[in-house]
Amino acid sequence: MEEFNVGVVGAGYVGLVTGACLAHVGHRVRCVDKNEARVAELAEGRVPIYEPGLEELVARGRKRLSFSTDLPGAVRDSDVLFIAVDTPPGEGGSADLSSVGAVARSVGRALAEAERERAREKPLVVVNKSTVPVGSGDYVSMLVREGAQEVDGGNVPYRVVSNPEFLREGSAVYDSLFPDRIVLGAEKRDALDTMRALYQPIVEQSFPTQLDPRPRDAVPFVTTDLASAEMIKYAANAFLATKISFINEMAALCELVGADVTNVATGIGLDDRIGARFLNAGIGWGGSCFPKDVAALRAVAREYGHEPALLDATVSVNERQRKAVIQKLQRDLRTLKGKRVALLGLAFKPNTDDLREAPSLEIARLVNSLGARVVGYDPVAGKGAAAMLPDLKVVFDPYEALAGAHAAVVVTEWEEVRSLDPEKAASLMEDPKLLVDGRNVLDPAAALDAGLLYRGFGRG
Ligand SMILES: NC(=O)c1ccc[n+]([C@@H]2O[C@H](COP(=O)([O-])OP(=O)(O)OC[C@H]3O[C@@H](n4cnc5c(N)ncnc54)[C@H](O)[C@@H]3O)[C@@H](O)[C@H]2O)c1
Ligand SMILES: O=c1ccn([C@@H]2O[C@H](COP(=O)(O)OP(=O)(O)O[C@H]3O[C@H](CO)[C@@H](O)[C@H](O)[C@H]3O)[C@@H](O)[C@H]2O)c(=O)[nH]1
Repeated sequence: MEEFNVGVVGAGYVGLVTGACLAHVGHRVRCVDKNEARVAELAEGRVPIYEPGLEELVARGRKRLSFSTDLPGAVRDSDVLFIAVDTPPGEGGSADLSSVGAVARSVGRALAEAERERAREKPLVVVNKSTVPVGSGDYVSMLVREGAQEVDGGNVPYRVVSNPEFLREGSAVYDSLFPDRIVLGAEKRDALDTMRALYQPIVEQSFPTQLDPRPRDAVPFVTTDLASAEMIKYAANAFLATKISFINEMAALCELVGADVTNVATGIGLDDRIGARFLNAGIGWGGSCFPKDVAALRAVAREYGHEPALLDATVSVNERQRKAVIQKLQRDLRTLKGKRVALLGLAFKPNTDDLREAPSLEIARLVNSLGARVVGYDPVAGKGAAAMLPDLKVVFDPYEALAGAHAAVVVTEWEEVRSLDPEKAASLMEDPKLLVDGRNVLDPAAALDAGLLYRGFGRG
């Protein structure tokens, strides 16, 4: 295997996982972040985010993995430099590229300075891993060139590659080591060859692991132009969000006609053309990616005078799901004033501490504004949620949240929530002991037998 010197700019969910995985498969990696406290923590071996398996990978990779705030140093020493900084929603939903832009310009400057000391043998491969709209590869390229011109006006050797990331939070390490595919977009072939060589150990799965690999011969590459690679990322997220909104639309119809959406999902999911995954109906999608990426894609469409009708509907169905929680509470509690409502799970999905666009936050605000007291349980995201919502009482035991509650909402399907004992829940709750299962993960019959007033989403 060919060993590369890799720089990763941005040590967040994506950058840190990418860096740790590339070190694990045999490359020398330096993760750079502007957040000094984060870098200091990482240098001491502490991982600032909750992601299963990451701490162990970082600890095991210590010989080949380092952390720093020194971007010029990483530019000078790297063959391949990933940009994995945040691209939050900007004005009108469009992606805010200020972090990406700042890094690209600094890379240009640092590259020109490094060239003065010693000319590189091969161009620096600048890889955009952040989720960015079509055209960003060209934008990064322009900023690198402009940054270099600020130093000496000369040409610097670099290539820009788009390599979108498809990892899911909560299984980020697994997804990075065993990806469904690796997408690479570039204008020059030599950069693609470097990227193929870099990813070879992952493609061939020639690294030590105790994880069960996905059953397949080799990980497929999709090599294409910059614009298509960038579009693939948005299209993938928009499709998945639409798939969830579709099943939520079916759930609403199931409630009206008296069918069970979980059976409908099983029935349609067995068709290979549809596929069983991402058909869980409930309170809808949140997180750091779907909301912002669908918004960014809608903004791109409007920039070109195109009305993205399907994406608009995907979002409005999702907004309706949050409101449906409130309607379900109001139907059985009548007024929410003076009531106590427990939220079971606060993170936007299980196995993460991430609260970005978490449905729990919106539901808590709405329930609170209607006069109820809200108590939230989450095994890892509790502290973060308490810091964001001063009116939310946070506890670290699901039954403590249920004690004295008139209603409970399953918001995040953590294992601790899935395995809830309905008898114990009923014994702790106040009438009408309403259980709104926002993820359709509990057994309705067992809940009803225990004396809970069970309400799922689209379950007849
Ligand atoms: N989180 C995910 O599941 C996921 C999955 C796929 C793609 N993405 C995309 O990847 C990108 C990163 O997402 P994330 O969730 O890892 O973000 P994050 O906020 O967790 O991390 C970003 C990091 O970049 C650092 N940073 C920002 N500007 C910098 C600069 N100028 N120099 C050095 N460091 C800088 C920040 O300090 C932070 O630590 C986004 O574009 C996101 O859309 C995220
Ligand atoms: O059937 C389903 C599946 C998911 N969700 C919700 O959808 C959201 C997103 O879930 P998931 O996709 O598992 O998590 P993310 O970590 O946000 O990952 C998505 O966003 C990432 C960032 O772009 C991509 O890299 C991943 O491929 C893509 O799955 C969460 O709120 C889930 O609760 C549902 O409501 N029903």
